[in-house]
Amino acid sequence: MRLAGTIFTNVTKMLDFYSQFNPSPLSIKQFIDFGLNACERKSFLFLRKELPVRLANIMKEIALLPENLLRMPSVGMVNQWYERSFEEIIQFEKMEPEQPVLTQFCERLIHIRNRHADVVQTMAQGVLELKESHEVDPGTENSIQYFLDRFYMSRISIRMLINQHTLLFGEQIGAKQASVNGMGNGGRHIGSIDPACDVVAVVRDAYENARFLCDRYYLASPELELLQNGVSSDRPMPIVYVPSHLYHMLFELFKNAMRAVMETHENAPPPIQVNLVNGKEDVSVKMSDRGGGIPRSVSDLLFKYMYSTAPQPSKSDSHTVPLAGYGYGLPISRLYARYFHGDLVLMSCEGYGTDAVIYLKALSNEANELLPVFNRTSSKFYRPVP
Ligand SMILES: O=C(O)CCCOc1c(F)cc(-c2c(C(=O)NCc3ccc(C(=O)O)cc3)noc2-c2cc(Cl)c(O)cc2O)cc1F
Repeated sequence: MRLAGTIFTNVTKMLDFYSQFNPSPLSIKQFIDFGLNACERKSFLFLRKELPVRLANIMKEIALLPENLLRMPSVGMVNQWYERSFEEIIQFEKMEPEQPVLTQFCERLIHIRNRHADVVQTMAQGVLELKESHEVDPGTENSIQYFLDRFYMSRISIRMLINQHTLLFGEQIGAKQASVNGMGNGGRHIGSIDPACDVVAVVRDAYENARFLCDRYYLASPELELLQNGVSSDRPMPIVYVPSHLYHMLFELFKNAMRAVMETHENAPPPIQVNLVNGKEDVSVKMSDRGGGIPRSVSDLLFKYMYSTAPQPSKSDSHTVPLAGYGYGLPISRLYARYFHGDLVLMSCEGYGTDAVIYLKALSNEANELLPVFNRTSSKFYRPVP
């Protein structure tokens, strides 16, 4: 089959070509500055190179995965999605940056984003297939942890680029008008970034939604005590950030804190305290609960993909699904924090309670994307040089 052979070698050649470039990290400030007078042609010219570079870099790592994992059906499916998306984007390599190519590119990005919607669950299924079919030695577990952190960080970054382009230039109602005069959802969002994202509002939103699940499962829920610099306050705290990323982290932490508190208090659950501090370098969001805490040996496990991969509770009896249900909530929340050079740390005092701190960069020019780079160092991690 000459044709199939030809296509195969072409894609492999293109993968080798694009994977030799390092991904180019952008800062939140660069996203904002570009978005304020956004040019679809420039965005197209940047993305038709940068997206294949980021895809190729992580696809090279997928190829280096331990054989046992790579052979799992779900991992094969994810790999196929990446190959197909890579091929679809490199078709724009030589096209003129005019209409209708620009619109076709935007539509193709939306199609790709939809294709990859279930990558996290599908990879978790692949890890589960591996756990259930093979003995996993500590070395393999470390490789999988290393890979999945880089794989999900890469995915966060690719979806960020796609979201910025489709929100600024997509055909959504009012998107064009919004991007032209900076109107649209409160007149200030630049794509998925809110230059005046109110941390207080996102904390309350995440709390109310986690509380709804808590009330439904435990028929009660802890109150929220909101502090700023240690003093009770409702004053808005605007930062430049991606609200959906901040929400994802806070919702996960509230679910875990509520579960710990409700599991250890039949009645009169102690409140969950959130203390916001806007420093010169860091914005800190500390969530403190008195849910009994966990030993250090366990808190390390909570960030392990292999540990937190368990058969999903069946969706049917959704009311019996525990508040925190062995998703990848915590490790991926930490990736969101680290994506713009922040962090998410757990400090638990077994027998008392747990503090979880989200650190964000206070200055948008320091909030640079943290991107995995495929190179000799990373590939050695997978298969030590014989
Ligand atoms: O759904 C997910 O993705 C994550 C699912 C994750 O599910 C968990 C969960 F929500 C909460 C806890 C937990 C416990 C607990 O459970 N303490 C009782 C026990 C004491 C000892 C041991 C032991 O020795 O093994 C185990 C539990 N104490 O503090 C926390 C706690 C954990 C985090 Cl990450 C947080 O942000 C706030 C917290 O209060 C543990 C979870 F595991």
